[in-house]
Amino acid sequence: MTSVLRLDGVDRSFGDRQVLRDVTFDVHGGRMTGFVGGNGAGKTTTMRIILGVLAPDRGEVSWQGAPLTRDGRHRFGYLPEERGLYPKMTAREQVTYLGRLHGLDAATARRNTDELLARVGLDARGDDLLETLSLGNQQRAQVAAALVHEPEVLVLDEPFSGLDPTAVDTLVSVLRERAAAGVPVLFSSHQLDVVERLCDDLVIIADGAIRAAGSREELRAAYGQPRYTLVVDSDAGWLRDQPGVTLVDLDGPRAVFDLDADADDQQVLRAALARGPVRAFHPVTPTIAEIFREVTQ
Ligand SMILES: Nc1ncnc2c1ncn2[C@@H]1O[C@H](COP(=O)(O)OP(=O)(O)OP(=O)(O)O)[C@@H](O)[C@H]1O
Repeated sequence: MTSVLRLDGVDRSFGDRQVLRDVTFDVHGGRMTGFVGGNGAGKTTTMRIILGVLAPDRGEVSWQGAPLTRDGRHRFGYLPEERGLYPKMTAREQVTYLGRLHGLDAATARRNTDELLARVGLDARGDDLLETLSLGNQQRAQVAAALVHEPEVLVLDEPFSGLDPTAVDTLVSVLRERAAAGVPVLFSSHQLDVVERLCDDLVIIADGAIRAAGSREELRAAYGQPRYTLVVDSDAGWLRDQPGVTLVDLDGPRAVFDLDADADDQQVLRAALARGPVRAFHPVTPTIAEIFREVTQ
């Protein structure tokens, strides 16, 4: 059996406005998939369709090779964009209640709740009413609620928003553990530095269409323009006149430059060596932020 959550040709309109077009990508078991796109790109709509909160106009969502059913989705964990906890319940009551609603027996629901609240750093506040918690702590409770029933698949809409750096680190390690146990984890985020740290695979959406999808390594190889760093002993301004070279940054003997696809990096290196010692010459790996900019511009 393949642990793949698959979206295939999903379209969705609101009125006469099409907000998703032919959205197709896979989320693999055991991998963290970052879902990134600008405001209004279609991430939340896509996640709602995965969870069956919205229906697609066309296309299909499947899990392990079969179309998703209501029962199948019951075993998913979802952190919705609109955080909907009951303000008059305590965090512990709320998370336990949601565990029971997802079919856990009372003892397991309580045990999982206690473990998760401790894990997300909410143990001491677990018996406070949710409305008295800070927004960040409510967010921690919401994360615990999404995980309490040991979901087969995790779909998390902006799980890191509003969390302080310590809570981000905690959540990163909790999600990594779930992924390591074989769970596919799809999470959206505007924090590209977190995505850089966390994701194995990346899906980039713009204007309702998938612009790029694949492993980080694949996308880095496919989209990052070849960029190099050169450090020599004297001014490297001569690079300006080197065929195929576009200078990105020059600081005396240190230069960053792009190279045309048909240009030879070794020729640039030889040109540098002909002028004196070369202290560093290496390709620069593009960051996710750079890939994002390139595929969405
Ligand atoms: N219920 C709705 N009715 C009408 N338009 C909607 C509805 N839900 C979403 N949209 C529109 O669909 C588009 C995609 O919205 P969506 O919330 O999926 O984007 P997003 O990528 O999650 O954005 P953000 O990063 O700002 O949360 C937007 O233009 C939005 O205004």
